[in-house]
Amino acid sequence: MNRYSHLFKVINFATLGKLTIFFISILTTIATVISLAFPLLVQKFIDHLTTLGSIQNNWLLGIIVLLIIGAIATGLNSYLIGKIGNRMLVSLRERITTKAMHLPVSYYDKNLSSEPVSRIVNDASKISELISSQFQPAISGALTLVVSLIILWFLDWQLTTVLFGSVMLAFLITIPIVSKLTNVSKHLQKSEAKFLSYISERLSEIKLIKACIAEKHSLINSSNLLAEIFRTGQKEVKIYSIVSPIINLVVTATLIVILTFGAARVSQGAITMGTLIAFVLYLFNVVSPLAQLTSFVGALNSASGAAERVTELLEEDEECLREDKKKCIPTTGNALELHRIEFKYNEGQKAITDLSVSIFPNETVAFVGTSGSGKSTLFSIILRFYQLTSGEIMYGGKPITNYSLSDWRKNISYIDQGSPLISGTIRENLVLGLDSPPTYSEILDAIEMAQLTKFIETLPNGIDNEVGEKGGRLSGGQKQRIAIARAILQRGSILLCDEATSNLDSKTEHKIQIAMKKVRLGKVTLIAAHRLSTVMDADSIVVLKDGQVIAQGIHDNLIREVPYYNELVKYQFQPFIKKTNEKDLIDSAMLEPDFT
Ligand SMILES: Nc1ncnc2c1ncn2[C@@H]1O[C@H](COP(=O)(O)OP(=O)(O)OP(=O)(O)O)[C@@H](O)[C@H]1O
Repeated sequence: MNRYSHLFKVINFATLGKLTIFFISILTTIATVISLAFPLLVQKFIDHLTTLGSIQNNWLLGIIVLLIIGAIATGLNSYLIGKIGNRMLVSLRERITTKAMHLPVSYYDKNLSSEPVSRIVNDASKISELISSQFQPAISGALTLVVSLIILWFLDWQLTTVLFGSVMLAFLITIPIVSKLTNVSKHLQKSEAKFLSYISERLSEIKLIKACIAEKHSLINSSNLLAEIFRTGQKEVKIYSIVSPIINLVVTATLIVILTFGAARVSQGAITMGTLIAFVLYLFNVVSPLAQLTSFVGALNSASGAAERVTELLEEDEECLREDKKKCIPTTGNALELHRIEFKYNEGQKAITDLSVSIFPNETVAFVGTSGSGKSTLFSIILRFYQLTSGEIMYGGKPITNYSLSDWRKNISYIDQGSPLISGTIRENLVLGLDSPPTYSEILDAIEMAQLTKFIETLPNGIDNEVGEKGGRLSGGQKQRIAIARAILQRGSILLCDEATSNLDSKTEHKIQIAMKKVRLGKVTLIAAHRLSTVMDADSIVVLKDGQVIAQGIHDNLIREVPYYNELVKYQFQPFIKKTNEKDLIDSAMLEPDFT
């Protein structure tokens, strides 16, 4: 694909406003025509002055009028071009942000989340910069150069031949050097993106870095990345510092040659003084676009590299979140049936193998198994973060792919294993993504069920207190309780609880479990947990091993009949096995701290 085709594609994506582009073309033409006509008027004015010794008012007026119109056209033009650059930036950033939001989870498994951020911040501004500060001067420069050369030819073809020779020489010297800029600027942008990814990831996990005393190591790595940027930047600086003096030298030499040769021709009477001055003024029209050539090529290369990365991202497959009218809307009170489902991440091993289970409304099924046995993966599949490798998941007798993705996810209340929060207030976290915001009393009910009331009362701003980045101002248990309250407010007919209470003390967990009985009414509930107290209440327990179901039943039967479950209970639910009967186990959950 052509080096610049990505750039055209990206510029096409942005909606720039046809009327504005039309005005810019008109104003550019006016400004260019004026700059071209100006030396001719000066020629007439000076020739009149030198031959007749008087000022010709018409020429002077013409010059003043042209200067004023030119200034207005240039000012208006730069305003409109600035506007178009801004619009381009916003429109591109909007498009990339939308794309980043709609990329599937599997994209983020393979790439750092800072990748799209780098496209949004750096690459979009490089492309818009080209439009706002380089494109118009380049187009009017090219136009001016060609027309000026033609006019110069008619003014004096001999002087023009000398000038043309100098221009060609400048091109021949600079083109190979400038083409080197392409590779250097590509390398520079890659290094900058790498640094941005590295530092934003490290800073987002600053607690980990400090706890592991990894500041020094992180700084060494970032210094290495910065040194790489410096080295590549220096290559770019070197190219510019070779090209600029060459161009300046050629321009000065050309000027001297033209003035010497021109003066000789004036003294021979071959041309007038006015023609020579007009020639020199047109000469500037020829050399100034040449002088801008290096910075234009640099910006063009930089923008086309940026456009290549932007198109790469924009062409990634996205989730079909957009509403599909033909698809049906899931209703409450249906069973969730998993038929012989299989799943593997990319080319890896199967994370789920031949799993079949049905969960009916009002039923709670718990999934237990050692770490890595596939519990969270199963929830991710139900949420349609990933596509099944084989098998089918049905809800209400229909494959879940028959429902639009957003409707399907609206139907699910999900408590993620890590209880992630976003920066903002507690209230913002509670109502995240809800179509119709809950009433204040509904929020208070959810907070109460999640055992958050007392904690929130201690906060100066109550539910409008900030939680910090990723909920950094809260404890693990507080974050988990906010996640529980959020799931309660989501009111989905399927409830997925992935280690929802793992960070809570046993007493709080017990209270929440009692409250959740009400929440689970009419819902299909799936629980994944490492704690016996969390799963014992379930109507059925599914024992997973390496992504496969090895047993299913109630706790008492599994304990008696399944040695693997017995072992799991013994080692995984260890603090509870000292007690012999179920009542003791529940009592212990209320009294003893949990150390699993
Ligand atoms: N995004 C991913 N990409 C590739 N492999 C993954 C991904 N997530 C999980 N896995 C792998 O899939 C398997 C099942 O992981 P999963 O997180 O479902 O286990 P789990 O039972 O929830 O574990 P835990 O109890 O520790 O949370 C593991 O072998 C894990 O390494």
